Amino acid sequence: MHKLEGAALQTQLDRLPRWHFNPERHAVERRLVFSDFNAAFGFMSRVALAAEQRNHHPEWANVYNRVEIAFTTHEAGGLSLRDIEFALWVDGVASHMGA
Ligand SMILES: C[C@H](O)[C@H](O)[C@H]1CNC2=NC(N)=NC(=O)C2=N1
Repeated sequence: MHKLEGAALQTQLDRLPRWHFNPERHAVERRLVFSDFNAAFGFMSRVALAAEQRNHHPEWANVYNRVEIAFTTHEAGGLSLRDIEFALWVDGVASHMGA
C-alpha cells in the first residue's frame, strides 16, 4: 500500500470532512459522541468485526459515550487508500447509530 502525499492526499482528505488529518502521526482522526456507553460500544463492536475482515485495524480510545478513532497504515508509513475507505465506511455506520 502506498503512502498518500501531496495533491493526492488532499483529494482524499476532502472526502472526509468529519475527520482531521494529524501530520505528526500521518493519520486521520475522528471523535464520535453517542447517546451512552451501550451505543458507543455497539459501534466499536461493528468496527472491530469489519477490522478483522479487512485485516486493517483502528487505533482508538473509548470513554463512556465517546470514541476517538484513528487510521493509518503502518506498512505504508502513513495514510493509504485503505484508511480512507475504512474511514468512509465508519462514517456510514456512525450516521446510522446516532453519532
Ligand atoms: C501482519 C498484519 O497483516 C499487519 O500488521 C496489518 C494488520 N492491521 C493493520 N492495520 C493498520 N491500520 N495498518 C496496518 O498496516 C496493518 N497491518
